[in-house]
Amino acid sequence: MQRNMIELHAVCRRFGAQLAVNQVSLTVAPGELFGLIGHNGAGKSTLFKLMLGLLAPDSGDILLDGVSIRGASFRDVRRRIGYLPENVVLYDNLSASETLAFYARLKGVPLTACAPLLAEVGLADAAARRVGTYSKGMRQRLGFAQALLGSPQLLLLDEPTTGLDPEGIHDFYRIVEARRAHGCTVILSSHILAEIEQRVDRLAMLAGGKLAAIGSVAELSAGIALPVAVELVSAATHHDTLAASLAAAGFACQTKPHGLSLAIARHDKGRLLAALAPLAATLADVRFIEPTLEAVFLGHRHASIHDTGASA
Ligand SMILES: Nc1ncnc2c1ncn2[C@@H]1O[C@H](COP(=O)(O)OP(=O)(O)OP(=O)(O)O)[C@@H](O)[C@H]1O
Repeated sequence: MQRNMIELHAVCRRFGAQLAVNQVSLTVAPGELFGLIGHNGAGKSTLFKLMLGLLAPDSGDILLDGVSIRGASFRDVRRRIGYLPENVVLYDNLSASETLAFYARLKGVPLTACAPLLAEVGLADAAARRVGTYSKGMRQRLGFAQALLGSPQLLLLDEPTTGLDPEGIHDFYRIVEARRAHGCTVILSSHILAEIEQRVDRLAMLAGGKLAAIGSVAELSAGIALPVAVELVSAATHHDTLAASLAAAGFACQTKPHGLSLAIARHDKGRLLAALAPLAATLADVRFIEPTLEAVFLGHRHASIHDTGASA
């Protein structure tokens, strides 16, 4: 069996009375694109720092490519990791070329790698400009180039798309996919599920330092009985007739200014449409609104779903 690129075993980390990471266990397979999602303060950045060995866990263990962060040989593994911190520190008086050369020397990467990387992240034309004149998106691109130095085997990217415009986000994921094509494993965090849910292989949702859920989006959706909201748009003169027909079919609804709204089980969609068919002329629109996983897991749900991923 192929070795996991990352293994977390019941990892805990406190800051004073605050349990920032609470009994987190998960695995990430080589080559996987794995998302960490959670509100502000959920524990995402702390988890990255623990995986890098920058913070020590209070209990539990973390293995990267089979090597414990507590082990003597972890320094060698660290060299194969690219890290983009949430707030990348850049020196305003240096140009992008000088900045990247500085990080390249620190990492022992040949300086010839810098210009192609700046071109890859879309900064070739601004390479000689002082970083102090850069926009937030440009700074983020430069931070990403820094993380890519030395073609790391593992990329840990903390909120990598913060400050990027839609084109920047598109470019970012294109580069991530190119790296993955060469076998790189990528873990990235975000507090916006909508942005990453269609892009990652699997994701973990953190809430209050705990793992609220883990799996592919399809697995997470299938694992919970998500109700579907339905909006029936119609003129006020039809509301009573519609409500009575729905009640007769066993659907409770609420009257709203635009029409009626109700929540139904997914398997009841067909039955609802059948009940509405004779009343089609009274309806201006029928809207099905899918609940977001984010709302379910980060807002209302506290039970956990166990790791069902292939690599588990
Ligand atoms: N160095 C520290 N000292 C004290 N408390 C800390 C420290 N670092 C993190 N925390 C606390 O640990 C919890 C988790 O913080 P963390 O930065 O990991 O969350 P996050 O999910 O990355 O949030 P954000 O999306 O805002 O970056 C928070 O309550 C935070 O206040």
